[in-house]
Amino acid sequence: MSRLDQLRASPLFRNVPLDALQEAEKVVTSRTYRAGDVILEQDEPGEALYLIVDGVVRVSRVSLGSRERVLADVYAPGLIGETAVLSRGERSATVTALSATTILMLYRDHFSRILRRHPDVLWNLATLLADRITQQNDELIAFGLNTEAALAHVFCGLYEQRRVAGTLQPEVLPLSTQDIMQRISASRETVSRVLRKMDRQGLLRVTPSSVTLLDITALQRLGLDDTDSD
Ligand SMILES: Nc1ncnc2c1ncn2[C@@H]1O[C@@H]2COP(=O)(O)O[C@H]2[C@H]1O
Repeated sequence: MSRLDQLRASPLFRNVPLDALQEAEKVVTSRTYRAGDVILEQDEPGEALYLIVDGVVRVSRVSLGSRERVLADVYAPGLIGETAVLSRGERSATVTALSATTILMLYRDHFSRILRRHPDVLWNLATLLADRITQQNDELIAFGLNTEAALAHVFCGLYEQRRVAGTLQPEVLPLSTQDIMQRISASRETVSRVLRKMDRQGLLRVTPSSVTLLDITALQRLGLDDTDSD
């Protein structure tokens, strides 16, 4: 894919005039990472944002008590690194490549010039940030749900992301119990107990390194449940 096409596929540059794409094409640089590489490091200063052209990355954050929480997986053609660029601050989270990943890097000064000259790009950015807030609100609600509903909510969200990204077997989620604990506030015992229950009910099948969703409709219904029984 040409660099122009890579830019065109990014949600930041979707449906913008050709001159905006050409301006960006001149200033972006490409980088590749292997699975496991750290792309952005929490609390480091950030001068560029990254358009994910290929691959999938994990966003995580270490909070008080040094517990690591997974915030999101971002698939191509997603955007990362905009927060530090817009707030002139530090990286709000660590981003690690989950697969071989290619990004296009755009420095703050170039980005700022493009934003001022092309309101369509600014609009796309605003849309991306609004979508992020909606997603975070969903997650906030999910964390207030009982563990079963919270797990169903997380699993259905991951399934949907993988389906949209065209991943083979989107229903087979590569998650261990540890991975799941990093996504919801629950102990290992609670996660294991609830997973066993969901497995017995035929909703999903658990192995040490994966969760296969068997009844997505039932899981979606469960993910909307806000009763507080576990
Ligand atoms: N909840 C989230 N969902 C998706 N991406 C996020 C989330 N929180 C942080 N990020 C991304 O992770 C990046 C870390 O570096 P920045 O703070 O520059 O920009 C951040 C966002 O692009």
